[in-house]
Order: sequence, then structure tokens, then C-alpha cells
Amino acid sequence: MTTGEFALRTDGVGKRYRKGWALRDCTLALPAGGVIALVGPNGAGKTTLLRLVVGLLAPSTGTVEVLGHDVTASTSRTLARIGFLAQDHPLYKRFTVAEMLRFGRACNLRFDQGLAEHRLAKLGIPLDRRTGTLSGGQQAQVALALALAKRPDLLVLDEPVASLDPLARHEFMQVLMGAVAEGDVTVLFSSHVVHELERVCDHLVVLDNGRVTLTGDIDTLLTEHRLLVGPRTATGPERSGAVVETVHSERHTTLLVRDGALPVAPGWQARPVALEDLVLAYLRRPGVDVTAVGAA
Ligand SMILES: Nc1ncnc2c1ncn2[C@@H]1O[C@H](COP(=O)(O)OP(=O)(O)OP(=O)(O)O)[C@@H](O)[C@H]1O
Repeated sequence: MTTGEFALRTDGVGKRYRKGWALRDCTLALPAGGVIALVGPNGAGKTTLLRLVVGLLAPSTGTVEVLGHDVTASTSRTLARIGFLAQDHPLYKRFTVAEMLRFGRACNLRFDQGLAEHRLAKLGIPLDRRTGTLSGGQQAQVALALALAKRPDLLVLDEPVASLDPLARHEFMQVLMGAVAEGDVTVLFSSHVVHELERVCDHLVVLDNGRVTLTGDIDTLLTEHRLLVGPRTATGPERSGAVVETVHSERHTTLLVRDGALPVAPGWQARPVALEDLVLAYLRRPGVDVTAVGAA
């Protein structure tokens, strides 16, 4: 992958199922390199977007470009550069780990079996065990080792840690981040868990009710946004910047604003906002019901 290449570009992407729209008007430009988190509540459209990215679904509107190629017209050579780990870490439960690796090698041109064996040995996961007898955390690690052995340029993971306990979650993210540090892979993963993202991600996409409500480089987003705390007021200070959210307590008003460079009004204090609070504020904003928009 060359510097400056986009890992993913979407333009006006929508996906409509029989019951209505799951995704509307999704326009993104995500750089290659680093880790991108896709965050949103249940039913936001995360899985739909990820399946569009890996070519398992075709968009109803718009275009999806992955690693510089329109994914709907992609050749097997382009698709071979994309790794995908589905939500439930699919493995053949009666296969041993070694058989799963052989299967991976048979299905993938660039499969590096030695790399997978090395990763699993470091984690103490025996190759002769049936995958169905491994713990949930170990199964997730086997699925990750298989996905990484494909040596993808873009690795897409759908809620990879959702079913794992905190320790297994931590170990999984450590292995994933180690792979990012070692190689030239861009990682795109979806998650409900927001509080660990700041530590591990470079880029953020917030999806709510089928719409992108926030996207950008995480450091930039945190610099652009801040909390303004002042005396309780109905309107807050006069501001030209966008007020994302207003919260009143008995004596104070707190505004989350996206105007990092503007001076602070007299009597008000500016504070940095934590990433989790930023994401939650965007998710609390009233959105548009995409199933109702043009659904006729
Ligand atoms: N195959 C399908 N057929 C019809 N509707 C679907 C299908 N897949 C998803 N949907 C609907 O599309 C919307 C988005 O679903 P999606 O699974 O993409 O969301 P999600 O953010 O991944 O949710 P979760 O966090 O619960 O996995 C939901 O309303 C869902 O019911």
C-alpha cells in the first residue's frame, strides 16, 4: 500500500433491504494505514457497511472503493488483499486448529501458514485441538491468526471482541495492535465498546440509524471539540461554532461545541472532552429515521 492511498472511500452509499433502508447517504474517505473504528448502537448499520466493504453485499446506491478499486467490479486479486473476520469468529468446530490452517492455505493464495503457527504457538494454543473445544477467547485468536495469515492490506473485523470477557478482549486487541505495528495493514473494526478506542484507534466513524454522524482523525476530532461550562442559562454564550449538545445541571450549563479555535466567553471555562463522551453526545443527538426516508 502506498502512502496517501485511501483504504476505503464511499460516495453516497445506501443499502436497502426488503423492509427498508439500513444505510443511507454514506460518504467516507479513510486513509490507508492505522486503525479505524466503526462505532454505533445495535441496528445502526455497521455490519451492513462492513459487508459492503468486503464485497459480500452490493450497494443499492453509490459506490464503494477499497484500496483504490471499486469493490463491486473487483477482481479476485483485489479481494485477496482484503481480510474479513465475521462477528461470531466462524470456524469449523470439528476441525483441529491445524486442519483450519490447512483449509486457510487451500483457500488463499497469499496464506502464510508459518506466520499463523508462530502466532498461535506464542499464545499457547495447541494445533491438535478441535476448535470447538477451545475457549471463546482462543477461538477468536485462531480466527484472527487465520485472517492475518492471509497478509491482507485491509483487515475488516465485525465486532471482534463483543463476545469476549475483559481479559480475552485485552489479549485480542494486543495481538491485533501488534500486527498493525509489525506490518502494513489497515484495520477497520466495528465495536460497541467505546472506552478503549482512544488508546487503539487513529480514525473514527460513528454510525447511527444508518447515517454517518461523525467521522475523522481522532486527535483532530478531540482538538476541534471541547466542553464549555458556565452559569446555567437557557441559551449559552453567543457562539458561531456548532453546539453539538447542551446539558443543564441545577447551576451550570455545559455545552459540547465544535469550534476549538474560538475564544472562550467571559464567565465560561473550556475543558477537553473525552472520546467516549464525544461519541455518546453524537449518538444522543436526534437523528433521521432512514427507513422512512424515500422508503416508498
Ligand atoms: N439481511 C437483512 N435483511 C433485512 N434487514 C436486515 C438484514 N440485515 C440487517 N438488516 C436490518 O438493517 C439494519 C442494520 O443492521 P446491521 O446488522 O447492519 O446493524 P449493526 O449496527 O451491525 O447492528 P448490531 O450491532 O446489532 O450487529 C437493522 O435494522 C437490521 O434489522
